[in-house]
Amino acid sequence: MVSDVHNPASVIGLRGVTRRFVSKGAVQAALDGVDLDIARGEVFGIIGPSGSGKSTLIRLLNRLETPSEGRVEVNGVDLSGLDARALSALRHKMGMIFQSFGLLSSKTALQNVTYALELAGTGTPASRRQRALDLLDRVGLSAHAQKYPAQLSGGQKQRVAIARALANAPDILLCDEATSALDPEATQGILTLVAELNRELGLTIVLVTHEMEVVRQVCDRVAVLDHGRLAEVGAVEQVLFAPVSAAGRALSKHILPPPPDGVGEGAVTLTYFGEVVYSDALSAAVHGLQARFSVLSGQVSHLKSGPYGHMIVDMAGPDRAEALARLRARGVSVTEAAK
Ligand SMILES: Nc1ncnc2c1ncn2[C@@H]1O[C@H](COP(=O)(O)OP(=O)(O)OP(=O)(O)O)[C@@H](O)[C@H]1O
Repeated sequence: MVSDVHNPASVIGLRGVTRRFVSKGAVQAALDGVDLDIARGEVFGIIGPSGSGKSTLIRLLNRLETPSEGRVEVNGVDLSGLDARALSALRHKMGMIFQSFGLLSSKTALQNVTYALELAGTGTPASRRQRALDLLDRVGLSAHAQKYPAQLSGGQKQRVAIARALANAPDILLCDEATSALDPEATQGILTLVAELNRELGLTIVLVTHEMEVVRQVCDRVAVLDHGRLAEVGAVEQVLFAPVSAAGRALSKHILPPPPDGVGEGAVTLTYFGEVVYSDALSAAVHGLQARFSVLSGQVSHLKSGPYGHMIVDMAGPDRAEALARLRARGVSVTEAAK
């Protein structure tokens, strides 16, 4: 079974966590022996297909769920030992946002945020109002403070939920499918905001998603869940470009280019990570060889850690295999069309 190495900078640790549920008389492990460390200040993705245990995992982090076996630690403290007061303090320091926003429909955006401060017993009515206005301003919603949730778009509602989650200055933000109900433009806005909050406030962000595209854009590391087990965990580029599990391969397929089948016999897809200058790499690969190339298409995208690109290239000539070997030696992944 995969296990994340213990990291002394860990702010969240799962130690042999199993969570079983009884459903229709049968016992099922939603999570099965998961070991994981999440470091302070990172954006950590949890990805996996439907039913793989993602929501159960994130809900264990603020004790909305409890493990059947093993333990969950936050800042080295085992959550199972917390009394009601300590648990409440922990939850104030851990903001959470959801797919369904969870706003109170009878309260305005401003009141939704001040309410979180009231519940925590923080400040005076005036100071709470000012903090809530500042937070709504930070998430780009100053003009909408007096609106009710029903008067806001999905992306705006999620921004209110983020302002509310930040009200008590948490160290950790938990995001459970926070963009799944949003259109692509609103998704983009929320992901940009999440990345800014991580950078500006040093927030540790744990983000559950079923979309590798979300992981690609904002995460530093990602854990892949498969039937409740940790299939693999690593830097996003590692899981994306060199997945070691079947579940990891299935997920990365969605954002990697398809093999160049049908494009032509000599066509290959080249994928690279980092600042490889393609024209240089290709020219160097064929230099002095009887091989020539023509670029059929190309695209550059970005991970949090840097750019990556892929292109479809027609490579021909007697030394074609040698030219492709040179590209591989430079760290370029080469996929040939199926014969
Ligand atoms: N309260 C519960 N009672 C019974 N079974 C549960 C409960 N919560 C989760 N499960 C089961 O545990 C498994 C994992 O569920 P979980 O919601 O954690 O998965 P998920 O990866 O978040 O799925 P999705 O992407 O569909 O939300 C599923 O088979 C689910 O039916």
